[in-house]
Amino acid sequence: MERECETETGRVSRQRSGRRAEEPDSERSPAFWRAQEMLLLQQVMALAGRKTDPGPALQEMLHLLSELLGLNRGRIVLLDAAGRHGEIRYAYGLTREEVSRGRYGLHEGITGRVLATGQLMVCQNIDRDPLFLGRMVARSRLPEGPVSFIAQPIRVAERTLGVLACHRIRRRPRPLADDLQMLKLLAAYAGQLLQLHAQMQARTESLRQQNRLLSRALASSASRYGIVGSSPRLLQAVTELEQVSDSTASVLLLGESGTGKELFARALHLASPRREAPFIKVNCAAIPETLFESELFGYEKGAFTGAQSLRQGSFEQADGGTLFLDEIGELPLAMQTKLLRTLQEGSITRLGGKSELAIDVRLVAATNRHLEEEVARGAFRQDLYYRLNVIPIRLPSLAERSGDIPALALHHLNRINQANQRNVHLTGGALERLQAYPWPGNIRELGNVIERMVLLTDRAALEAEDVERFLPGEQEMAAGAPGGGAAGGPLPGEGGGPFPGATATVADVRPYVPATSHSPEALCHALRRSGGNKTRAAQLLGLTPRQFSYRWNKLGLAD
Ligand SMILES: Nc1ncnc2c1ncn2[C@@H]1O[C@H](COP(=O)(O)OP(=O)(O)OP(=O)(O)O)[C@@H](O)[C@H]1O
Repeated sequence: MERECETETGRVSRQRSGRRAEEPDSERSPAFWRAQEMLLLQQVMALAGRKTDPGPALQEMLHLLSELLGLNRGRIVLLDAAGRHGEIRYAYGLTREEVSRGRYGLHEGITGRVLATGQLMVCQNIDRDPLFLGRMVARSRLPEGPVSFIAQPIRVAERTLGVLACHRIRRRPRPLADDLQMLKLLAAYAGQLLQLHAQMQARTESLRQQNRLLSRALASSASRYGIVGSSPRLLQAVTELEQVSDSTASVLLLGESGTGKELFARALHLASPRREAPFIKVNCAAIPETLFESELFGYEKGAFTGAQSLRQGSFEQADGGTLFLDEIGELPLAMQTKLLRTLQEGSITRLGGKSELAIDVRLVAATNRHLEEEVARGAFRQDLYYRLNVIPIRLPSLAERSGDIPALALHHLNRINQANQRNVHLTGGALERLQAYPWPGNIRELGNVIERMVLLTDRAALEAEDVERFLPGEQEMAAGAPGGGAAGGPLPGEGGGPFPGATATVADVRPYVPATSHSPEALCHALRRSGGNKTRAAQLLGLTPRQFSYRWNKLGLAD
């Protein structure tokens, strides 16, 4: 029976330190105990890192505590994830049945108290202490004399993970303080091992999840165009794109800013028989009104002062391919007339030129405005609208396809990690937080937030709290979303009001705004809020895109 052979150091310890075996326990010197302690530490440390599972090292630690120092029936009790119960996870010298009884609520018995308070407790005599439950091991299994019970908290970063506890024969020459010191040291070591293991598990789980999401995204047909996502609404838009890719009919891409209209325009080009020919993009919001004509149709040498050589316009450059007119709602009325004529006749005339040139261009236009409303107030030609709107494809906002947020977030994370030689991860909690956010700036905003997080963090894995710090506060959101609709108003084709922030641009009479009306900070802030989209930033400030660009360039702000 165990009680017969239980001494201050166990039987096996005497075999290990055989040279001292002839000495009775009571005469053992401090040097003997130092040697035992060193041996214990050496052996426990040697086990660290051999396996990813901390179990074997902790198990051996409890074994050596008993063998070398005589602290018997050691156990490690760990709190569950909710922090409400602890149960024995590792033990030495306890039967399976005893272990199964080792479950403690907070404040229950000595162990429960240590779990709740994170403070060491020493029960000098288990037979006299009313707090000692005696639930696990029958008294008859313990040594006859007074037995103590020590419960040392296992804490990491001010948090209690569990308890390292053991029995101790009370009357022995080795000072209690030495045993407490050793237990404190070993509890700290166990805490580090457990914490490291938990971090590794969380990281492995987040990698597994990323892998699953990326595999799923890759498997979707959209991925071949670099379009990430598998939500029904997105796949619907991709299907429509594929259905019309072979035709030459104009396509109008509708959707909020940052929903991927340009990406879709490129995908349409790649899916079409024109893929080997050029894809030319013109951002109508970025061209000064006076330069539109030469930009789109080109000019002959000598057409105007400064026209020192012939220049092809975007239509000519895109001949045989696709011309993408982004922000088509910004096209001045005079240019709308010229564009319509070009589309009807299939030819252009360069500025200063006399002959017409036949061109074969597939037109894809995009807007985040309600073009019908622009038509209704006379800002957009109806005939051009019909001509462009032959095939409308509506891109869902990110809020409408929040199920795609984790895959998109990881897609951007990979891209940004690679570009910056970083290896930052997003935990499941971080992905959930990203998914809960409404993303008024859609995928562009998501990409920007992830880029900021990756570049500014010094942590390997970002948690939900880290994400929180990079998301705009409620006030900021409300300020940027007139009508309170941060996630975006109804889309073109759905009826309802205009896009958030669009009210300023649809005002019939725009008040005069001096060129110095906005500070660099205000411009930068609006650009950040709009996820980097200048048109939307202009809308937020009540400026036209041209007014915004003018101020931006004038202040010498970098793109
Ligand atoms: N489905 C998607 N998968 C992966 N990346 C996407 C997706 N949609 C958009 N993006 C990315 O989001 C960013 C914004 O997309 P894009 O410029 O195509 O939006 P947009 O609707 O044209 O915006 P705007 O109206 O402001 O010009 C780009 O970096 C783009 O690559």
